[in-house]
Amino acid sequence: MDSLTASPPALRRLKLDQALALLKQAGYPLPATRELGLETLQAIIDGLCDLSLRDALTGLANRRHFRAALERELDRVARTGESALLLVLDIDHFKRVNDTLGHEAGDRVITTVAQRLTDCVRPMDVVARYGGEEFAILLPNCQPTFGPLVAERVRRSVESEPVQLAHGQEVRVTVSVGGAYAPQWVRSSASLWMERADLQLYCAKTEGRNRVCLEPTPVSSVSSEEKSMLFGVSSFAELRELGDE
Ligand SMILES: Nc1nc2c(ncn2[C@@H]2O[C@H](COP(=O)(O)OP(=O)(O)OP(=O)(O)O)[C@@H](O)[C@H]2O)c(=O)[nH]1
Repeated sequence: MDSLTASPPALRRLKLDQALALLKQAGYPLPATRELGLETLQAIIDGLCDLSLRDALTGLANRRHFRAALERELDRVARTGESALLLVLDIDHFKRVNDTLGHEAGDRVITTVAQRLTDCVRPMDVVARYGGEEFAILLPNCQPTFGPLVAERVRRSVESEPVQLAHGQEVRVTVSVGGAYAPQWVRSSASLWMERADLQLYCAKTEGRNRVCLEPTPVSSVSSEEKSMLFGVSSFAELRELGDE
């Protein structure tokens, strides 16, 4: 008997009520009936799955969801050779917003930036809140000639208008953007791709903020780590040995 079936009925009912309350609060549609039929159970499972993939403040994809999308995209690019761009963004001097206007104003800035990012990309692109004031956007099928244009559009969408706060207050914010393309025809990892985009974000910050830094073209050179993923070996020596066989 597993732990769920072993629970007393009252406890099970309580957990179910908690799940229903959570979904209701998040605005998920649930069947009106309180009968625990298949339809109700499926709606609860679907709702909880969806909730587990979203960031609570903005409703964007959360880190877990985004990492899975990156892995899927890497796999697709390795097979098809299409190009895909990853952008990472960080709100500039965000600590000042919190310190001078308060945490609630900071939250308002985060949700407004999230909305602007969502509005300026295609529905097929994945926008995520990756950390506190850090966002990431996955742009599948994005040609290198368009990359700089898209990244600049994203940067401008945040800068374009002040964020409206409570009591008629407003604040202007900007973002720094770093970007890297997925390596084509190579099996890479989400961490390596993210690292390369982060490096570009670091450049954008150190070069003065409110700017875009992108790796110029998709990387065609293959790192030793990526080579080992491609061939399933851990060192060049091992790779050479394989070639000699
Ligand atoms: N209001 C609010 N603040 C958050 C949230 N998550 C993180 N923060 C704050 O975001 C701030 C991030 O500050 P820093 O990492 O110093 O960066 P910064 O001030 O944006 O400076 P640069 O990135 O160097 O331009 C910290 O003060 C965090 O407390 C959140 O969900 N809501």
